[in-house]
Amino acid sequence: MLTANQKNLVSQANLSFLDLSEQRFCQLCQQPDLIASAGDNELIDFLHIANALYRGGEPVISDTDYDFTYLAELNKRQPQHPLLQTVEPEPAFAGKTVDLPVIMLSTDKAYSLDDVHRWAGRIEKACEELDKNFAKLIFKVTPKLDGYAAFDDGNMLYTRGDGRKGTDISRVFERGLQVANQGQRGLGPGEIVVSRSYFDENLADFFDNARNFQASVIKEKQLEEHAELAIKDQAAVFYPFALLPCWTGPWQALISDFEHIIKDIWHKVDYDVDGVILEIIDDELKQHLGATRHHHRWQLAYKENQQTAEVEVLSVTPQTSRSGRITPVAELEPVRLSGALLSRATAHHYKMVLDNGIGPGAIIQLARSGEVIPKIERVIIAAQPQVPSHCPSCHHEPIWDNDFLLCPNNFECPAQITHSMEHFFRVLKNNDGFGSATIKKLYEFGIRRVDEIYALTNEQFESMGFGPKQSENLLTQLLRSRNEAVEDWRFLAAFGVFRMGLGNCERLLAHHALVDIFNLSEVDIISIEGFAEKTAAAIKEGFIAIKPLFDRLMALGFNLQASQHSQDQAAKTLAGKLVVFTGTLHSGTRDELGKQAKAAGAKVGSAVSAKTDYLVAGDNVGANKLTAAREKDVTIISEQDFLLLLKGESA
Ligand SMILES: NC(=O)c1ccc[n+]([C@@H]2O[C@H](COP(=O)([O-])OP(=O)(O)OC[C@H]3O[C@@H](n4cnc5c(N)ncnc54)[C@H](O)[C@@H]3O)[C@@H](O)[C@H]2O)c1
Ligand SMILES: [Zn+2]
Repeated sequence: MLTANQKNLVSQANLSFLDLSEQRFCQLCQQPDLIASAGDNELIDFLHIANALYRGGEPVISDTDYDFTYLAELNKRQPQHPLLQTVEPEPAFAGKTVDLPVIMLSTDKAYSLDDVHRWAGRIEKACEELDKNFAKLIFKVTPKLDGYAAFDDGNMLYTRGDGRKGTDISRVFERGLQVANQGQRGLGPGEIVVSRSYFDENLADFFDNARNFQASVIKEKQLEEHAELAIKDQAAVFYPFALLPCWTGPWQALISDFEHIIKDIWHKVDYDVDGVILEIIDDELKQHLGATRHHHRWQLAYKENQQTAEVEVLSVTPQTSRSGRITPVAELEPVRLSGALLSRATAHHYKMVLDNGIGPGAIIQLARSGEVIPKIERVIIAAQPQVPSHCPSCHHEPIWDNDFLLCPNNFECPAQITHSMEHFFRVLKNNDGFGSATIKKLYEFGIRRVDEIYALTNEQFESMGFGPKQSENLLTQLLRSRNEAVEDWRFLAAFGVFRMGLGNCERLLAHHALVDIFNLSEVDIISIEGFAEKTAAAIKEGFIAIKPLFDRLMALGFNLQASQHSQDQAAKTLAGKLVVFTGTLHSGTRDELGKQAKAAGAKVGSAVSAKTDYLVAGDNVGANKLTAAREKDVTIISEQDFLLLLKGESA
């Protein structure tokens, strides 16, 4: 059973044990294997509750179990679920909710050298796109602090919140928390951490774990006396990432001595560390690479591989995806790895199957990674490769597309058709009931397109063998999916155009209205940040292909919420300028003025650097700060001047 404090956290997070009783929650904690048989609602409730407890400083399951068993199960069932696609929300600690000065995201994770190579490959490609020399690019490696993420703008300290809005927890500095290494305020993102050795010696008797302690430092309630002492002893600090010990150097140097560098950085600090962070140092390239709603593409968390095992392959099953790609899935002699029973693993593609001899009798090395279905790391004993001679779904002869095997029968292949229909409802997210079983049944009765589903009547559903109650529910859900508001970019993503996932759709529709996308030229697409030249042609082609379905669905009247259009960047009054605010401001809070600056096209920095264009100085700004800014050739303007600039009048 949960403690009173834990129950409190659950109710504070506006969660309740509805679909999941407290008893069942505890049972699922203790027996991770049971999660595979839990219902979808149970699973999602379980994750929300585990997450709220973890973020509130009361984790009830290990991170490994959370990632590799519970979250992995969700990934298997609903890969588009927000818990996987966005930053996991934090519970609201008491305090004002404020916009974060910069977006704070989670990190993309790598568990093998292969993953790291793939990430570097994407960076190399981005270098090519910008005509930069990849060999000269500088990489940075820092320890990944396992504390409590926060952002210090020099004035306030904010929690990461949902990545865009956080809570003002400046109180922790008022309580005497120091910046690590006698550092200054205003160094941006970092983590509240506690010295591992200090924790073990002085705090372990009073707090269950370090996370529990960190949360107690942030909470509004009176500090516990041991926590107070830890802060005084500077064992608990705010550690800005900018001050972390780091390794820097080019890719070649990093990869040729990878293990050694990682190990060294991993153990450099006396704080809990759960990996290392790899990133690049090049603002232009970082900007070009951008971010998903979950992580920055220029950053990667490398974590140690979990347990590995050697297992025998029983057979290789082909699976055709929505896009026609045929994926090899190896059926394995069941094996237990990091607490879960595994019986399947994917190979990257059929070229790998062919080259490495993956087939019945092969012995492979399996490592459990963040994926639900683990990947084959290495083939130890090769066998006769098992490669299909036809698409498992439509029996059409497959074709090779580089390393991949493709079913080219896009318009008739049942797997592609059913997965596309499922994809539509899953991405739309404002409905239930159209999972794979329902869609399969609809397919059997001749349904091939989503608009045909919308045209079905109660009688038709029933004639297909759905019960009266289910038929009614499906109709209700169809209605709901049209009536409930849905962002236009999400609606577009539901069509599953190649390269048009949620992130790209959101980006595109920030610049163009939904109805205009079919008239966009490749040049129009490329001119938007984040779209590469090579993908533009495929995107345009994809749009042409969905146009008939798009028109049919639009005619049904979905409740679409149009994206806010950023006005033409160049026309904005502060386009491309980097602005920093300092001192006491009068026409609004720093936050509000920052927002106005951003709306006018500016970027808002937290500290003056050589790249800063304007330092907006309010009242009571120290002379040193102004001198430092002048030395960096930064234009210092008053708040009044800033307001004029906003309006487009020169200051
Ligand atoms: N045990 C549980 O019940 C439970 C529940 C939910 C989540 N979790 C754990 O939380 C993790 C996911 O949390 P997350 O979204 O914070 O992602 P994450 O663990 O990948 O961490 C991302 C964060 O790393 C931080 N970071 C630390 N050192 C850094 C450095 N040197 N440079 C840059 N950033 C650095 C940043 O603050 C960033 O926000 C999972 O690994 C999961 O195991 C556990
Ligand atoms: Zn097929």
